[in-house]
This record gives sequence, structure tokens and C-alpha cells, in this order.
Amino acid sequence: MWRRVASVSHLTFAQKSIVNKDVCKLKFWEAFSTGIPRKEKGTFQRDKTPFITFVLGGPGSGKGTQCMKIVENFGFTHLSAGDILRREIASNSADGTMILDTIKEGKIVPSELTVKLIQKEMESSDNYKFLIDGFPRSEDNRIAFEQIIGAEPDIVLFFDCPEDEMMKRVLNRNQGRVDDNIDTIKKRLKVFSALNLPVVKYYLERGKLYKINAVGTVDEIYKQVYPLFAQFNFEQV
Ligand SMILES: Nc1ncnc2c1ncn2[C@@H]1O[C@H](COP(=O)(O)OP(=O)(O)O)[C@@H](O)[C@H]1O
Ligand SMILES: O=c1ccn([C@@H]2O[C@H](COP(=O)(O)OP(=O)(O)O)[C@@H](O)[C@H]2O)c(=O)[nH]1
Ligand SMILES: [Mg+2]
Repeated sequence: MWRRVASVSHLTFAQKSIVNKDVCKLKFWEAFSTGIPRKEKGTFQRDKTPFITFVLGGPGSGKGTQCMKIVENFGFTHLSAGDILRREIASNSADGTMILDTIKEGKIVPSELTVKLIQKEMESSDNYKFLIDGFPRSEDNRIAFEQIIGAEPDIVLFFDCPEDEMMKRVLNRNQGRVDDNIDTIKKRLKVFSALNLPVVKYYLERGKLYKINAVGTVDEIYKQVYPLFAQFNFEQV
């Protein structure tokens, strides 16, 4: 099932995650609403296999906020695809203008470009645990990641949030983003339903999806997220 990330083979990675199902079993299964097959019992060993988590959810569903907490507790490297693309704009690269226009329109940047930027970040990290936040946003993104990186995620989180709540949060985000306005958010919500939800469905059908109720306080939501990661015997970083 797991395919090695050949292009990042110089990295020191840990073996694929394995759930210790005897620990907090109840909490673990309470934490998500879809039936997820458990992984085998065991512990991490240093190896060259990364542990990849895709973090999905609509705009404003709280992906970035929850990722920060996962990083603090579990030592993941947080790769926000949106942040990586915004850095590319800021660096005045050849693709910057096209990326900016795409983000303003709430559309999706060509997959190969995004995946290659993510790949660069993975290759320059000496961590093996990655949170890939806000990606893949489409089936095309997902397939490009599989083809270019040669890997699939170990787990996929999906922050499930009603549209009116997402819209409220985005309009109050106050980070000066060009896409946090009413016109663009409406477009982004449409793109989310049309292109991102099929990816969610894909991982649901493969038993990799952890659906989180994203309504509530940040701490209430993190109470659902924490046990998902606590079950894996990650090495200390
Ligand atoms: N549970 C929550 N309740 C209310 N506001 C939240 C919650 N989680 C995050 N926010 C706020 O909503 C906005 C969007 O959150 P963010 O983490 O950037 O979402 P995303 O990365 O999914 O777009 C931010 O201003 C953030 O502080
Ligand atoms: O893999 C990605 C991630 C982001 N984006 C673009 O970047 C914008 C902002 O993404 P981000 O994840 O930062 O938004 P969030 O969901 O966190 O509000 C998206 O609307 C897209 O236009 C993209 O094209 N591909
Ligand atoms: Mg975000």
C-alpha cells in the first residue's frame, strides 16, 4: 500500500505509523465518525518512510489553526500549500503573477507547480512527519502528488464546517489576504464543493479519512484531533 518517496530518499524518516490500539481505544474511535481500519500494532523506528497527513476542509474551516496545535504537540512540519504559494508570489518568481491571479479568483494553481513546491519543502526538511495543509484541493492535485512524490498520505483529516461559519471566519480573519473578501470566498466555496469534496470522498472510500466536526471552540475541536495523533508512537523530535 505504501510507496516510498524516492525523490526525498536522503531524508531520515520514520517507519509508517502504527496504531497502538490498546491505548485510549475508546477515545480514538470516538474521535471520528467514519470507520477507519486500524494500523498494525508497534512503534516507530527510524527509517526512510515519511508519515504524511493531508489536512482538508473548506476555506476558514480551521485547518491552519489546528495544524499549529498538532505541530506543538507532535512535532510535525507544517506545510500549508496556500502559504507556500503566497511565499512564491512574494519572492517575485516567474510564476508569481499567475499564482496571485489564480488565488484572487479562488481557483486552483496548476497541480505540477504546487506539488513541486511542496516537494522542495519536503526535501529540505529533516523531519519525517508532515502536515500538508490545504492540499490536495482537487483530484488532479491528488494524482499529481502521487505521481511526482510517489507517495500517498497515511491519514487524511477533514474539518467539516458549515458554509456560513466558514464565510464568517474568513471575513474576520484579518490577515490582509487578497482572497478574504466576499466575492472570492463565494467562488472558493463553489470550488471547494466541486473539486475538493471528491478528494474527501476518495479518501473516505479508502478508509483513510478522519472527519472532524469543525464547529466549536479551537480547544473543543482539538479534543477530537489530539487522540488521532496520540495513538501513534512517534519518536521524540
Ligand atoms: N474553532 C474556531 N472558532 C472560531 N474561529 C476560528 C476557529 N478556528 C479558527 N478560527 C479562526 O477562523 C479563521 C480561519 O481559520 P484558519 O485556521 O485560517 O482556517 P483555514 O486554514 O481552514 O482557512 C482564523 O481567523 C482563525 O483564527
Ligand atoms: O494546493 C493549493 C492550495 C491553495 N491554493 C490556492 O491558494 C488559495 C488559498 O489557500 P489556503 O489553503 O491558504 O486557504 P485556506 O483554505 O486556508 O483559507 C486557494 O483558494 C487557492 O487559490 C491552490 O491553488 N492550491
Ligand atoms: Mg489555511
